[in-house]
Amino acid sequence: MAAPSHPAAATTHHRILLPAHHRALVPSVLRLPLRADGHRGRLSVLAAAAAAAPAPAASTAAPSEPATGAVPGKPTVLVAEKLGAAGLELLREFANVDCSYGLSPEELRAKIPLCDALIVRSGTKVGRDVFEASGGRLRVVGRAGVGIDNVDLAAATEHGCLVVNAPTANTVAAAEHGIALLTAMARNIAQADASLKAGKWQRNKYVGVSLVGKTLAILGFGKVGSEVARRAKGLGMHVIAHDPYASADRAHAIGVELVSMEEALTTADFISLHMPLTPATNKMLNDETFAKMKKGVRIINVARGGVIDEDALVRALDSGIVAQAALDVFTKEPPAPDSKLVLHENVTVTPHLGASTVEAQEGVAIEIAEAVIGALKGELAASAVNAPMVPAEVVSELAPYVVLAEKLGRLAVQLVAGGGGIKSVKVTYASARAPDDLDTRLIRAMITKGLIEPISSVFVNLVNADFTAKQRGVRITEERILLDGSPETPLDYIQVHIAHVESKFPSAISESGEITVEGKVKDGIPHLTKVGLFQVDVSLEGSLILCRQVDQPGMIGSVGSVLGEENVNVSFMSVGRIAPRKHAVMAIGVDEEPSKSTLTKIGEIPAIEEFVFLKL
Ligand SMILES: NC(=O)C1=CN([C@@H]2O[C@H](COP(=O)(O)OP(=O)(O)OC[C@H]3O[C@@H](n4cnc5c(N)ncnc54)[C@H](O)[C@@H]3O)[C@@H](O)[C@H]2O)C=CC1
Ligand SMILES: O=C(O)C(=O)COP(=O)(O)O
Repeated sequence: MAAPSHPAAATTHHRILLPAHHRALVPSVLRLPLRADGHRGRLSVLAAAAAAAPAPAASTAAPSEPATGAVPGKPTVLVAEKLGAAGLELLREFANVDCSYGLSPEELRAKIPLCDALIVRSGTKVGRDVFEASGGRLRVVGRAGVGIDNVDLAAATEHGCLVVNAPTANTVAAAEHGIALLTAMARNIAQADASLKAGKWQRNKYVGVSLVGKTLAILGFGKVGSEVARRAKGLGMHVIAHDPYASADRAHAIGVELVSMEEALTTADFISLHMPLTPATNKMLNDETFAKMKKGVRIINVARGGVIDEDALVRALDSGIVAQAALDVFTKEPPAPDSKLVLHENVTVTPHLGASTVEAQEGVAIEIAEAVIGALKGELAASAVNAPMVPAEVVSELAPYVVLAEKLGRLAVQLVAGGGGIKSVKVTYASARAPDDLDTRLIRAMITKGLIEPISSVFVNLVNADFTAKQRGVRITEERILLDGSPETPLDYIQVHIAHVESKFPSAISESGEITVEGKVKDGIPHLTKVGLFQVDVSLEGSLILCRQVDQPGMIGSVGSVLGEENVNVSFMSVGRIAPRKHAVMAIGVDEEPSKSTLTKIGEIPAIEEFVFLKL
């Protein structure tokens, strides 16, 4: 059977793919590397992540073997709920795909340590236990749909696991289902159908209500809510909406007035729910809000069961405040067979079918497969739920700066002496661009990675950088210096300052008493341009030796010949001084790591007052 055509199949290409030369530069904070165990990736870093992860939750089942026929070297994707064929095909081209539907929580925990990615719909709870059980291997959770209330985002973030969803492909299906429930409820379709099939002919009992001219209040004016609004306007309804975050212009453009929650509740004949389930929306409709509604109001819910206090809804139905309700979603799915709400004669129900059209499921499957594959390849997913979404052009433009940022962080932390720990880091960005025109999230994440990875076993990526810094008590503040001139390049220089610490290389302490390093991108290559008060210029490749010496002739030669004797290749050398014949800092880039004895020999050169070897 030919796959049904769907707009998503033809047009969904939100992935961020960097140009080849920049992909080579893009560091692992942006990449979500595949694991070893036969998968390409950075074993050491991921092993470190595993070590850093909390102990796996006790699991009753033993880890199962990978799917039979698994190709070594490919990542493993566990598909835990039914996914459209086109999406599965895409996944199989790239990964070993294990379709195991209906796993118990124990079975899921047992399988997860063998999986790089997990794809679910609304029926699988991906809680903290799942991330803990994964032992650090799980890099991506794909939610084949919109609502991510079944995924513990905080736990995913803490474990550096990216969560992506498929936010667009089922919008129309959900909106159509909302309209189907609205019209079916108003005309008692389900009840009349059951009655006729039971041999009755009850024309008087099933007199309905008209929709034309009635007020429909949409709570949650996002993608689904606005599609419902368009369709309801076509039915001749007066549509209002409440959404604290929606733009009035967008509402106005489709002839919808944004109103307060109070107005929506008190004036609507029909109320349709389209907000996500969050702590703020949990039980948003409750005894108090039902009491404000017009008597005889009708409620439609294709959002999430939890946004309604279901016991309160039963009370409101019994008292006649709510004449009817049409529900696709329930607090507990499936609901108990004796649920008063489900069995209520004025309630029309469907078993969470909002997204269940052939077209939507094909679209969602393709959308999520592309997002998961992209994430496993190291691209930034546009549908990332727990990581900043950065436009492709920005990622591409900032690529050399994010490399610089990680190296500056790595360098700065290696200059810290003593065990007091780092508490306060300030990052200074000097740019001719207006602050709004410079997205520093990637750069900040990379500096965090550079600062934290050398001193811990935590694997830091874009997903968990801010969390990791906070968890370690490192406060990272940012400062912008607005430069004159044309903002052709995003940044002129970046400085990393670490306050309230001593340095192994006291010359790295600037006037403000902080360890300060500064870097620039020159011809696409990151350079160190300042250490403390000393201007240097050394490309940040390989490793680095910093020496402070009395500024006198022959110093470059002395150090160079010690390194030469040991066959350590010098890639770059630069001397920065404050005044002639006083003190100078020499920065020497080396391709190989010098032996201890070589470093000792450098330290023994009489004019050298202090020196440090730094791995980049
Ligand atoms: N029954 C089903 O099969 C389906 C259900 N859904 C549900 O519908 C929800 C909405 O989906 P989309 O429209 O795609 O998401 P969306 O993110 O485009 O829209 C959600 C809207 O809710 C608004 N909102 C957040 N808090 C609110 C509050 N306290 N009061 C009023 N509005 C609030 C947001 O500002 C946003 O505009 C999803 O979160 C999901 O739970 C979505 C697809 C299928
Ligand atoms: O996309 C959503 O939020 C949905 O509720 C659809 O859920 P499903 O994928 O059909 O389990």
